[in-house]
Amino acid sequence: MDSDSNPPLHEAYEMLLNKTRNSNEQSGCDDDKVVVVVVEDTELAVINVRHLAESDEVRREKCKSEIAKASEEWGFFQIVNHGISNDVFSGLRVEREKIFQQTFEKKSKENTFFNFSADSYSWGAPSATCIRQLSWSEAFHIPLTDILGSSESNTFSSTIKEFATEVSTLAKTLADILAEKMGQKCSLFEENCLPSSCYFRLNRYPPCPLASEIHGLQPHTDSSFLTILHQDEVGGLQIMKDGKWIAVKPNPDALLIIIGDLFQAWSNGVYKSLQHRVVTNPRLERFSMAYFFCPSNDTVIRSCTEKSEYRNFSFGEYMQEVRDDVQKLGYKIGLPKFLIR
Ligand SMILES: C=C1C[C@]23C[C@@]1(O)CC[C@H]2[C@@]12CC[C@H](O)[C@@](C)(C(=O)O1)[C@H]2[C@@H]3C(=O)O
Ligand SMILES: O=C(O)CCC(=O)C(=O)O
Ligand SMILES: [Fe+2]
Repeated sequence: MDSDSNPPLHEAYEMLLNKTRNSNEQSGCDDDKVVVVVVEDTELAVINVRHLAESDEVRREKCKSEIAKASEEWGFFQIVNHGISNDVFSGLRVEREKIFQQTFEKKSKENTFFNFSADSYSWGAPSATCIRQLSWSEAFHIPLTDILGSSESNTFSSTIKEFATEVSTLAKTLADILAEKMGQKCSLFEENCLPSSCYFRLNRYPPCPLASEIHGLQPHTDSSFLTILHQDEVGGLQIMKDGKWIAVKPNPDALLIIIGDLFQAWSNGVYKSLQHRVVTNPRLERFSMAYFFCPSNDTVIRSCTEKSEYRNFSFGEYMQEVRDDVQKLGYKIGLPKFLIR
């Protein structure tokens, strides 16, 4: 990657590293060497979702049960034979390369790309107060309404439109299965999670000289109902399970499904929204793409069973809370703030 296109991570982070060293660990963070922890390599469940289209009801139901079980126990699983064509992913890779290769100045300028919202591009962690909160990455976090609602025609928007159409069907199928397995037949997703209320995120993790000390993306849960993630072959994604970080081995044929906060709240804690993070690589650049299956901002999330662990909240209210916390504290709190005590 051209040096003009890299965000100034070195400069920004150098200051924070020095500050942390000089302040003799009085940074307010109790665990600065976070990346050095026990990590196990585990094969996540791989579910062949082609079985969902089978005429044999027993096989269909078995596949649905696997999806629900993985969402309860892990909140993370992989799917294969998901039906999204390789051509769509090849197209996305080409567009991703083009967009990240633009100069940093252009990427960070408002409205440079199509009609993206001004804050679609982000890099690093502007509110971080200690090493633990740093994110050695840049991202385009694109509200799909910006693309689907625009009449502009170019290869970027047509490729994303094609992907959004295919992936939204997949996301809704998975969400409906999870609802059905909770004994709910509802129109929640059909009515509220429209292709235009979802988000698409392109992540780029440049090589990091201090890879053992700095996250590529700080630990977080996703704010969606569920996320469909495609990671390249480099690796670096880890999930927190039973107090341990577990590395997720890249599988080029699979998509990762991550249960998000909204499903945890809606299912009253049955489906788990797990913390995950990305660790950096000292030599290799890494990319990932995420589709966040989200409702419109005014959708109220209420748990589908009694007695609710969480108070009702609208998605807009939830995201505002996330943004405020990231800005004030340098990290996201998320669902614990909505627990009924
Ligand atoms: C720096 C951050 C941005 C983020 C919250 C976080 O503290 C860490 C992860 C980011 C993420 C990823 C998934 C969702 O897109 C998101 C909205 C979320 O809940 O966590 C974003 C947050 C964001 O962009 O504000
Ligand atoms: O890059 C990855 O593998 C994970 C990205 C992620 O967690 C996110 O975008 O929310
Ligand atoms: Fe995430």
